[in-house]
Amino acid sequence: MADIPEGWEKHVSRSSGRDYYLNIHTKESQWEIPSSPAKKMSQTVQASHLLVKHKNSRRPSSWREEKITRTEDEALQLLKGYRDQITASGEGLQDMFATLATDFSDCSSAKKGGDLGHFKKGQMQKPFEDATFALKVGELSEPVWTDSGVHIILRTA
Ligand SMILES: O=C(O)CN(Cc1ccccc1)C(=O)c1nc(-c2ccccc2)[nH]c1C(=O)O
Repeated sequence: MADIPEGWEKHVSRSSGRDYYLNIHTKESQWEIPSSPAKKMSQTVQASHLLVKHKNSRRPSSWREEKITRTEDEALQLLKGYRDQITASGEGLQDMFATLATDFSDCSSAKKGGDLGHFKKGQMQKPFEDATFALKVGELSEPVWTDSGVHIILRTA
């Protein structure tokens, strides 16, 4: 079999029978025969987040509350409470995250259970980007501070 560059595995699609190539580091797959060694870091990630804003947030307003007056510490305590509920839900972590984000996130993504879709480096506020890219898929962040407020992040892809 013609050798393929380091870090790739050749697989056969169960649905189409076509060969595809899996990056063993990032678990990303592609149809094209790879021409260079597999990257160890994902180029794009998908994540959901739960944002709790506070009175010093860059925009202290949200769909939930016209004027947000809670302090930074009150926001952090609220967020830690949500994080504890999520981590206590074991198997149902993803569902519990989406439920709490839908009800309590001060971000407009609350309407999508906190899902932000896929994004690359350079698209999100740096602390948010750094925290997300440091997570493994399925992992939940500790509280992360940005100009928007304080977040917990669940990496989903
Ligand atoms: O920070 C600001 O000046 C205003 N923003 C930015 C924003 C506002 C609306 C939609 C998306 C982003 C927010 O406060 C904000 N940031 C986010 C955010 C921050 C980091 C990652 C994802 C979303 N969501 C929101 C929101 O209202 O819905």
